Amino acid sequence: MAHEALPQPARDYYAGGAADEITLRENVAAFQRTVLMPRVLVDVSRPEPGTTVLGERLTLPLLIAPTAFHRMAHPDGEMATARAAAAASIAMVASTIASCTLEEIAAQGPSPRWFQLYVHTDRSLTERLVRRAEAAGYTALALTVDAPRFGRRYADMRNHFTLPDGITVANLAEEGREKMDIVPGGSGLAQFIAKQFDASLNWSDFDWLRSITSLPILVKGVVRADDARKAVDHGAAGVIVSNHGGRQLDTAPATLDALPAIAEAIGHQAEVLMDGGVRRGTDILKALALGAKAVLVGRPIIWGLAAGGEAGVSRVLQLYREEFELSLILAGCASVADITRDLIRQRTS
Ligand SMILES: Cc1cc2nc3c(=O)[nH]c(=O)nc-3n(C[C@H](O)[C@H](O)[C@H](O)COP(=O)(O)O)c2cc1C
Ligand SMILES: CCCCC(=O)C(=O)O
Repeated sequence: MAHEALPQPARDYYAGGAADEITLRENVAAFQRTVLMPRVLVDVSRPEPGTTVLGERLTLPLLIAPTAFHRMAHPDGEMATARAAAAASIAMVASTIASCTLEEIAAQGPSPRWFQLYVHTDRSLTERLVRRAEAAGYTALALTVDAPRFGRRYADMRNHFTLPDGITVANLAEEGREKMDIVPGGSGLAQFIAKQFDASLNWSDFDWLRSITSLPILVKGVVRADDARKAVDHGAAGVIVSNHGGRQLDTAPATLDALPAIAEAIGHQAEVLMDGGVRRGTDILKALALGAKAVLVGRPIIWGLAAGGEAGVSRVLQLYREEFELSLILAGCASVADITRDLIRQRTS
């Protein structure tokens, strides 16, 4: 339904990945080739799907991933997404480059809310965003580190992707940086990012970010155990194992494949979350069995929004909830604490 509702440039932007889209496909394929080994004769009459991340209670080990420009999918944009999240008590991560402001998103109702941060070359601008997130009640930052430049997305280049009239990078309006150009022969978003984001970002900048806020910081976009280790050594509260939904470096590993080594390296002392290709309740179960505390979901939320606005997002969240609860029951798990590594069959290849 979403694919029918969306104009082609928006559809291609949301759906697409980088280059040959190998990582995009692998994220999903890794779940499909992972086999579950259910336990039997366990009392699963009262399944408990909730969990705790960063000390906050989540009703489901699933968060809405930060994705840009929800107003291209529906006029209410991120405000509709936030209302559905609040109604379902699901946590939402708001993007720096959302098409509604972080204050508008926060005003839609109470649910755990984190802010995803892109660091701009103008550090004072970055600091102002952090202050606004703190003031609006966001309880954690997700620092995205896999996008020093925009991935090479051929569909966006062919479509000369830019924001439709009336849609802006709303959080940057105060700074006069909310507009995107039309770039002949290329993606306006790629140019926007090359101009505004700081590709020099490194671990000392991470230390700077830590020094200006007391919010816990998760490093989003890690696929290597040594980077996860460094993140924790620099004081990160955890990492989000992610390849940006296959949109940045093509042929980076599927996140489900990258997850176990990272969980092993830091899972005992920091939060490990993952995203990329989570499409079924069984996928949540598999990610948790391989060491994630919770997963994030990107594109399916946008499809719900495009197909039915707030009600569409609610429906997507309801499907994940129903499927995950049933997965728990059928795998012989009474709660998330019972989701252990042995639920996954060891791969022979
Ligand atoms: C249309 C779109 C926009 C995105 N925008 C952002 C963003 O603004 N910030 C960010 O950290 N990640 C962004 N991401 C990456 C998502 O947070 C997440 O890592 C990815 O979508 C997860 O994969 P999935 O779509 O397969 O669930 C975006 C992804 C998509 C599909
Ligand atoms: C560098 C990426 C900016 C927007 C985004 O996150 C996406 O389109 O994937």
